[in-house]
Amino acid sequence: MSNWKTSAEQILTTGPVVPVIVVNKLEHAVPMAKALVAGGVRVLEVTLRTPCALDALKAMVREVPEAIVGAGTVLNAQQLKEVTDAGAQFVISPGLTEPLLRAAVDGPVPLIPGISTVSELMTGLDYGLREFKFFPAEANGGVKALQAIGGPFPQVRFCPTGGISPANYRDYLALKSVLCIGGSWLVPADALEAGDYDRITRLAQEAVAGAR
Ligand SMILES: O=C(O)C(=O)C[C@H](O)[C@H](O)COP(=O)(O)O
Repeated sequence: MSNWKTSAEQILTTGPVVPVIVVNKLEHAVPMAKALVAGGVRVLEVTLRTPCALDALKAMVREVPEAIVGAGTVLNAQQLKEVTDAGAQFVISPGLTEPLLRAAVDGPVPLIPGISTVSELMTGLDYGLREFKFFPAEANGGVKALQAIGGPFPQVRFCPTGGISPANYRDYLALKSVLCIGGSWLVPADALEAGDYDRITRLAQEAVAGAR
């Protein structure tokens, strides 16, 4: 972590809503990122779920400097290297493995790994991490589970993700242990397909306003 250009805490406190983005077409990447920034959302997670994800990440880093662009769905050390070479400013994984943690603590940018159990959290703590994604948040017991898991670890902070929506995100943000939340609802696939970037800006504005 001594080489990290910024801290995980710094990334997560810039939230408070982090869109989990699936880019199917490269040409959507830059206007989508600009639309989110226009709506007040700067921390963007591009998932490695589509063939153009790395190129989308690169384009967003290059052309939307106001955004803080990270990579999601990073599963191993190889992908960690690919995304950091591509300019990712932070990395998020759905879960954690020791090889990924080892690579990340020596890497250039913060890793925010997913946990869904106390034992995974303790493994992350062994590597010196203090910030985690709680995934899948709703399916794993939601706000109550997160409160219970976080109880013995007052120093730990979370970004719950998975099943979070405009209807429940404030309940998570109300927890002291929660710095931000992640959700895919901010970038609907049909809005991208239709080129309706104004809708993406509106969704971002609404989410930011509701989080205050
Ligand atoms: O791709 C990843 O790395 C993930 O960890 C999965 C995402 O965090 C969830 O898919 C969030 O999705 P929603 O529940 O639709 O908001």
